[in-house]
Amino acid sequence: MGGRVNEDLIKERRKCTFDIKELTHIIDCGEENTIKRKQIDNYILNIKELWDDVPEEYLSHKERYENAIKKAFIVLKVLRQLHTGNIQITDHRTPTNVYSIQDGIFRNVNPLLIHIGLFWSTIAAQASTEQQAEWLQPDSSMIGTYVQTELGHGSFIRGIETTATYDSTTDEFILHTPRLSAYKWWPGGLGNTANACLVMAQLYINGTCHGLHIFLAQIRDFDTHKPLPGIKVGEIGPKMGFNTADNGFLGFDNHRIPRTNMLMKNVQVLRDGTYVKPKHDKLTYGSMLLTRVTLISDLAYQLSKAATIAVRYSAVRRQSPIKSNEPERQILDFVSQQHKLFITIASSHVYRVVGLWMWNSHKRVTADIHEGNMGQLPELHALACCLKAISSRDASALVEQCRLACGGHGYMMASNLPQIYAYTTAAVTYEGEYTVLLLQTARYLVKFWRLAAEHKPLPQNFAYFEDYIKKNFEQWRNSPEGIIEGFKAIVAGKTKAAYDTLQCNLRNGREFEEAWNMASVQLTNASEYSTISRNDIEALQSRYEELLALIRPNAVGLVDAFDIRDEVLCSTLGAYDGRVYERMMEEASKSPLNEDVVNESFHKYIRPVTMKNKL
Ligand SMILES: CCCCC/C=C\C/C=C\C/C=C\C/C=C\CCCC(=O)SCCNC(=O)CCNC(=O)[C@H](O)C(C)(C)COP(=O)(O)OP(=O)(O)OC[C@H]1O[C@@H](n2cnc3c(N)ncnc32)[C@H](O)[C@@H]1OP(=O)(O)O
Ligand SMILES: Cc1cc2nc3c(=O)[nH]c(=O)nc-3n(C[C@H](O)[C@H](O)[C@H](O)COP(=O)(O)OP(=O)(O)OC[C@H]3O[C@@H](n4cnc5c(N)ncnc54)[C@H](O)[C@@H]3O)c2cc1C
Repeated sequence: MGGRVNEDLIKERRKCTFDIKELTHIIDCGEENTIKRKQIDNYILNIKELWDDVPEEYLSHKERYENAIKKAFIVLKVLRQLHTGNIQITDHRTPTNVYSIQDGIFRNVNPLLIHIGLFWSTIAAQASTEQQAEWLQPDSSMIGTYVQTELGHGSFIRGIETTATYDSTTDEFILHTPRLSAYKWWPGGLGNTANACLVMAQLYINGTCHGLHIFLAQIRDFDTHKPLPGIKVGEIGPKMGFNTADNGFLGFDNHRIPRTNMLMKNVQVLRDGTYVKPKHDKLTYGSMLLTRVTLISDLAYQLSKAATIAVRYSAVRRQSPIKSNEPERQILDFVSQQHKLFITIASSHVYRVVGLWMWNSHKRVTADIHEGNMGQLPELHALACCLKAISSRDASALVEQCRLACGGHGYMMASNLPQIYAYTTAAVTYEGEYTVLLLQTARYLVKFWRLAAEHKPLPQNFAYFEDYIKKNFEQWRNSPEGIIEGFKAIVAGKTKAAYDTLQCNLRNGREFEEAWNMASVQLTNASEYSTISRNDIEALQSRYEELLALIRPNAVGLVDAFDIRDEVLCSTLGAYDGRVYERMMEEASKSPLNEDVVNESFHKYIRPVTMKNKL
């Protein structure tokens, strides 16, 4: 759509006091990465077959899937070319770079996301060298998914009921679904797309259960795509979002796979049925750990999209004068609006930085694990659980806040905010549900509190627990260091309170697990435990308001620096040129309900009623 840029946005961009490009380079971790990112964006977004004539919202569930799968294979081809260097761009700023522009292409989710993001990465991380050589071929016929959750169990994976029983007479595993609750349910791409999967099942050898292991199973014929004998597979139906992802169900009826299809890098079953234990029994959970880490960066990106849309719109939208004799103001001038939006910009930066830090930590810990050193795994797990939980919860709350900050127009699908919300809020549940993951981190913290309470030596990272016990905390200072100290005091105080409740429940004769459950609200909620006083809070509040005023002239510059193209934002409210009302009218004209001047239902249903008395 041609036309001039909105006057208010032009003025906002003139007001900006910093170099927008410089911030973009910081976000990209360097100018070189910005250049590469833009090359990838240009390359992919210029592929004409990826763009729709009819907006996604007007398609049926089936049409959406078929349209998405067409695009998914175009994107897959490009990803393979990037990977092999046939397209000369090889490096990306963060793990989510190539994934992120897909949001614009699918306006939903790539049905091959789990194939690309989880299936291959799990094989790369958990299959033996020989298995990788066989399965990780560039021309492989496999389209895979990651099949873990069952109808009856998602969070408590030790409760998974699918079995893999070793048959030493044929050197095979028999995969079996013993009852309805054991049906696999949810995996993305399983419904219609995948012909293979990595399935999590309880391993049985000679009647002994060795717990959860991962197996590669072919489920459809590579040529005809028909389900193999003994496989019952299908799609689970429409959801709040993720409607292009053909999430599926799967049941096995004594389905046989070769013994060598168990992922055997960390754990082995030998030909004679000997079980060789892994060095750490949670290595099988490694793919969940990695995905939790990558999700933090993705959620930061979703926040930057929502902030871009809502800030640009708030600069263009004028409603109500502040003084009655003045013209109507940009809604961005209302301090309450600034509070809603600037916090979203800030949170995006916070989770971007933390996501990158976690990505690098994961790389480091994985290299250690490779050398046989498992020492850092528990801390990484505790951090990943907590950060995945709070980043997804914050992101979905803030995306919704941005949507509400756009008033009625934020409710339009064409604003793209409802889709970003539906996508973001799913992350609170998948890959480990919010409360369940917080309780994993609580378990880790309580373990170290116990050491502190018993005056045993603590690792350096937990020295602040000891400080708290000895009341070594300094008086609150209104500074970044003071805020960090304050947070440490909160964590220590909260952990102490939860630990004390736990001990009290135990003294009253409860079993540990029951006592833990009774303390679980305390274990997941944070409260104020620092030395901060009422006056400090007032000082913080006024500093916060000063900062809002300082940020105000730079708000549009800050979101421009995220450098998200219009094709990816897909928003009538958030486009770079700010021609909001023109775009809204143009989108409305695409509604099928505007195709006929008089809809046929008028003749069928309305006229017979309204004209009844006149006939
Ligand atoms: C796919 C994307 C790929 C990436 C692409 C990049 C970007 C794309 C962007 C976005 C992606 C967008 C969309 C993706 C869409 C959908 C994907 C969804 C895929 C799924 O949705 S896929 C299913 C995930 N489903 C879960 O997420 C289940 C959650 N449920 C659990 O995860 C376990 O059930 C748990 C942990 C709650 C309990 O497990 P448990 O009962 O066996 O253990 P228990 O509590 O008894 O703890 C005993 C000891 O193990 C330690 N421990 C536990 N876990 C560990 C680990 N991982 N590492 C190291 N230590 C660990 C403990 O800390 C403790 O240690 P200690 O004893 O010392 O205290
Ligand atoms: C969009 C989407 C995509 C998905 N993709 C995949 C996929 O590709 N592959 C796959 O295998 N799975 C997938 N899943 C499944 C997902 O991983 C699970 O839904 C998730 O792990 C939560 O498990 P659940 O559904 O069993 O929730 P439940 O565990 O039944 O949770 C219900 C409630 O019980 C509470 N609860 C449960 N246990 C405890 C406890 N111990 N203490 C306190 N409270 C508790 C929870 O906090 C929650 O409030 C997907 C899910 C979604 C929504």
